[in-house]
Formats: sequence, structure tokens, C-alpha cells
Amino acid sequence: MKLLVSPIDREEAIIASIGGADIVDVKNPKEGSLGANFPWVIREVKAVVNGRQPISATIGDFNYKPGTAALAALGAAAAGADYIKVGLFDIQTEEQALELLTKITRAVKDYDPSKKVVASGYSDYKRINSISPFLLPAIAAEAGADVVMVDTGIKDGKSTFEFMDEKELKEFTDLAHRYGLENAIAGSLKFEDLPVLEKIGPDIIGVRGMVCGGDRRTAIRQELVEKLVAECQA
Ligand SMILES: O=C[C@H](O)COP(=O)(O)O
Repeated sequence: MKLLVSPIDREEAIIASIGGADIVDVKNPKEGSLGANFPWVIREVKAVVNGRQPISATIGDFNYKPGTAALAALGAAAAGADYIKVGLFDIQTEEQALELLTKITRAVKDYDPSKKVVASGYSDYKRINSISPFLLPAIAAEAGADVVMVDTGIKDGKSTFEFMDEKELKEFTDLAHRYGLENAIAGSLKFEDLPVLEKIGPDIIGVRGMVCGGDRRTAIRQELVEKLVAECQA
């Protein structure tokens, strides 16, 4: 189980990287759950991480705008992201999701085929009226994406486990693997969720609040990243 930690700037990225995260994920919570940060922040993070970990960057909680999304994805790739992550937020149909992901994947892979596209659905999809994450593995595989993920769309402290239980998260994970994709689980995860996450077996878990001491609006703490790395390895 790899650990993706989401810093918001260069300083937090150094802490996440030194603390031992497997993937350093640049985002901008001011613009939403998967809010996009600026190209120069992605470049700065890439420089300070200095090859210790791959860099991920979110491009936003998207609606049905394949052109805008493809251009944003190319921007994140060109700024240095190895994983380009999109949230299918205001997306309701399989057709919309497929077109959005196909165009993003083309933009990224035409630029550099080694870069990975992460299609993120939301565990709280019912309350935000978004597409079900269970539909995403088939669509992401058809679009040529690499990873499917769930995160929470509304960051109000409610955890993914309040919207999808262990059985559903396991189903989502197994489905991703059946389609040859990696999968990631995020959304206000807590230290006490680690044993059940181990049982579910995602390839990646994504965190911010957990390594900020519970409040994702405060800064990432190195000792908590180190604690999480140690617990994931134990
Ligand atoms: O990609 C991971 C997210 O940043 C998770 O953030 P959170 O743990 O605060 O919900």
C-alpha cells in the first residue's frame, strides 16, 4: 500500500518527502477537494523533491469540459507531474466520463507516455450528484487511464467510510484490478482506518488531514507522516 500525501506548497512538500511519502501530490484545497495548484508550485515541488518521489498534481473537480480538462492536464504534465489527477465532480453520465478521460489521457500520453492519469470519483457521489465510482474502472480502462480513485467531494470532515463501507471499497478495488488498473482510496482517512484499509488492499491511500493532526486546513507534520509510513510498513 503506497502512501500519497497532499501538500499545498513547497514547504509542506519538503516535509511530505522527507517524512517518507511514496507520492507527493500537489493540490490547492482553496479550489475544492481536487483543486488545481499553479504551474510554478508544481515546478517548485518537483525541484525540491528532487527525484526522491514521483509528483502528482490535481487539475480540479471537473465538470463536462473535455477541452479545458485536456489543456489543464497537459499543463500539469509539462510542469513536472508524473501522475495527473482529475476529479469527475459534475459528471453524471458514462458518455461524459469517457470523453473527458479519453481527451485528458490523449493530452498527457501524447506529451509523455510514461506519465500516469488518475481518474477520481467521489465516495460521497450521491450527495454531490456525481457518477458512481463503480462505473469508473471500465471507463478509465477504455480511456487508457492508469489509476482509479475515490476521494470525498465535500471536505466537511466526513470520511469516505461514512459513504462507502468496507465491502463496497473492496468491490471498487477488485473491480479496478480486474480492469488492469491501480486504485487509490482517500477522503478524511484516519490512523484507526489502517487495519481495514490493509484488508481492502488498495494500491495507494491518499491523505492530508490525517498527517495535519486531523484538521486539513493546518500544515502537514513530519512526525505524523513518519508515523503513517511506519504503520503502513508494519
Ligand atoms: O488525495 C488525497 C486527499 O488530499 C485527501 O485529503 P484528506 O485526507 O484531508 O481528505
